[in-house]
Amino acid sequence: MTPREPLRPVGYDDAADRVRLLDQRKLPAVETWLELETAEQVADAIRTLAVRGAPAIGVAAAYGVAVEARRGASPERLREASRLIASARPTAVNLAWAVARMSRRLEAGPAALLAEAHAIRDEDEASCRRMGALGAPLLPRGARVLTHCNAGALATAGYGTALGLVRAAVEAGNPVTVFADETRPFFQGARLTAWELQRDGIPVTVLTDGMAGWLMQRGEISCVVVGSDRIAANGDVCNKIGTYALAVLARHHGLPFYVAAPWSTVDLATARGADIPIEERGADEVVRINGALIAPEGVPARYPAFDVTPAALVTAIVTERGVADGDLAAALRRLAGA
Ligand SMILES: CSC[C@H]1O[C@H](OP(=O)(O)O)[C@H](O)[C@@H]1O
Repeated sequence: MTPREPLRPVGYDDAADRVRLLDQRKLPAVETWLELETAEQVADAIRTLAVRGAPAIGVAAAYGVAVEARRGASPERLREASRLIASARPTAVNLAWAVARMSRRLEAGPAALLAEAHAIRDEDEASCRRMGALGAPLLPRGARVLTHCNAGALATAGYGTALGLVRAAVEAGNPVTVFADETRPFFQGARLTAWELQRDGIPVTVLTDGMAGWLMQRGEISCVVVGSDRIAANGDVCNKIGTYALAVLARHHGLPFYVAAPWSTVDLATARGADIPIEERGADEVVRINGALIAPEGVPARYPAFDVTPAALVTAIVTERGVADGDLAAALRRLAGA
């Protein structure tokens, strides 16, 4: 089977000076690309989950600043554009990290800003591939890996974080398979993880979000591998809502619980998970599917988009700088100095 073109959801059209985003709201039904020219358009794409996933959001943000510069924005406009993009979503630290990195170069001119955005993109995919190489040996031969949400190529510049470990294991000849939690209410697992793994020929089975415990009880899950949106200095891991429940179940059933995230997701300035801002999204995203109500009109709903898994429930954190395990706070401090 001819290998498919690697999946890279964020790009830049140098000739037209446009940011290109694979519209993840439309997958798996159709592959359509957004062609964006302003910070407002990029911020809206991040806010509405056209692009999502901590690293991918950071790459999109970087190109959102770069495209403004390439289209002649004044220094004041660039600062305003940066603030606007950074405010699009509160939880994934990669967004603020990428905007801050671009802001340090605002005076360097359009060409330098575009080069910085390209570097952020290239570094992220390289980090994902490095994490894959470091993390794949953690997966037993023929492992049945449970994932939550989408921490694949679609959530990054390419290759993926959690799914990067899966890809690297398969490339090394380990026939791992994946159980993908559908991950309500945006269905990142059913729509995105299943799509990208099927595209790569990696066996994937979709689960509803409540099935993991039963499969663990029956010995059908080998380990859990997830991504992250922000990792606090003490090793607490913020990730898609439902992750914490999986960590508790994994601990109860004696299964490894791995987190894969680039160093740009580690936030040593945030001491512990309780300090991480958790995005609350609209109730309509819970009670409507494709616009159709699935609950009685007027019944309230909650949508905290993330939760926090205490470091004590995390077996190891795989970063491109190395694998943190044991005392995660101490291990992260060591990797910070790496
Ligand atoms: C590789 S980070 C992916 C991370 O981002 C997802 O959230 P969202 O789809 O709302 O951006 C989820 O938490 C994934 O684990």
